[in-house]
Amino acid sequence: MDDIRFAVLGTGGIGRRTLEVSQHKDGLTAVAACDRNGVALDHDGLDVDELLEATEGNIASGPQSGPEQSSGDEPRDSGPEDDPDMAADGGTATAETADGVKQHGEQAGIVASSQGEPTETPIDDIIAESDAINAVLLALPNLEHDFIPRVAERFAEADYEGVMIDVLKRSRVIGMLDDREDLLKASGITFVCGAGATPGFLTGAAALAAQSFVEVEEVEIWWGVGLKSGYEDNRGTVREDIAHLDGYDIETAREMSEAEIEALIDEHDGVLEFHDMEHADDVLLERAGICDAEDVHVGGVLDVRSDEKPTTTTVSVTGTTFDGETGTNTFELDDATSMEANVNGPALGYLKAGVRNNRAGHYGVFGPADLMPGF
Ligand SMILES: NC(=O)c1ccc[n+]([C@@H]2O[C@H](COP(=O)([O-])OP(=O)(O)OC[C@H]3O[C@@H](n4cnc5c(N)ncnc54)[C@H](O)[C@@H]3O)[C@@H](O)[C@H]2O)c1
Repeated sequence: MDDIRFAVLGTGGIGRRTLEVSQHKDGLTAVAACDRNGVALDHDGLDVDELLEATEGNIASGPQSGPEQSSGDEPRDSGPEDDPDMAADGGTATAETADGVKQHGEQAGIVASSQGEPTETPIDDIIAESDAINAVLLALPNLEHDFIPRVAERFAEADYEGVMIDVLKRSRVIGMLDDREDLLKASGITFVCGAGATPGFLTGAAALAAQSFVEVEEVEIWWGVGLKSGYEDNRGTVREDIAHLDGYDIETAREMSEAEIEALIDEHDGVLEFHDMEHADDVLLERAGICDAEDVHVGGVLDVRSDEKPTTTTVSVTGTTFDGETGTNTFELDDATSMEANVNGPALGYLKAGVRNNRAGHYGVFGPADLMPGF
């Protein structure tokens, strides 16, 4: 575990912080990073500070998945979400948002770094170098459910041997990865899915809290995020969260303009509350044998106008012990810990757990609860 050479796909709000946090962890060397416009590669290690400075307030975010999606040169499943024209819904958007944050156009994102090279095929460019990469962290948008599974498929088809890890949120994506498990195993990929905060860190906490019980009745995950100073950098995540509100879904959220998102946020005075979210904590706990997916409930409160968390993030696991007692074990995050800390610290921790498994020859699809004590 002394040296893990890793790549980050997607250097938006999350991917940039992944690179930053990795500098505080032992044995991690970032050797490749890309966004929809470009790629930075250096097998001796990227200059992360330079890359972060160049992309500060200048991420190539947005709802669409970029030119590779519309090129038609990748394996595709059928279905309306996979329509390349639907995917390429705005690659030539405006240069600046109302707040002056550059999102698209020339020099947006990684190409603003002296290490970044423009490319039409950023992911393929990293796949071409993947023999020398031990782990790939996917911080890509998830507004098309099968985007991340299809990226995994492309690595497998190129015979990549190593770890892939995502921070996706939606329950239904896990099944799409499971459908590809044979292909991933044949290639030698250890895929760790849903390994951000929720799902991810909090799913793992629930798996640990469940160990007191022989029967788990309910898992309640309630998160609080205060995003004032991180709002500009996390518009991609906010857009995806909006898809969980009543009256919205992933298609409507993807089609919303920045102005429409601002208007919605204004209507709610900057505070959005979510209930019964489709977060993969449910299927990830079920596939680890801890409880039924229907007994897992995820909700939370997002405040984009304050850095204070609007509510404390908690995981409560209620169950019955072997000797007949009913109890609730609760795991609580300190309000001082930010969303970025709680996504990226655990994601890189799970990446290391993935590498341990990969080096031991354990291939296939693993959830965060599979990497905790068994139930
Ligand atoms: N599990 C969790 O706790 C958690 C928390 C926050 C965010 N997330 C997830 O993290 C993901 C990233 O969120 P974000 O806020 O960083 O989004 P973002 O929009 O800021 O960043 C996405 C990045 O992906 C790049 N990208 C898009 N299409 C691409 C393509 N075809 N090829 C290469 N790069 C491409 C963009 O250029 C951008 O750099 C989302 O899916 C979000 O749901 C998970």
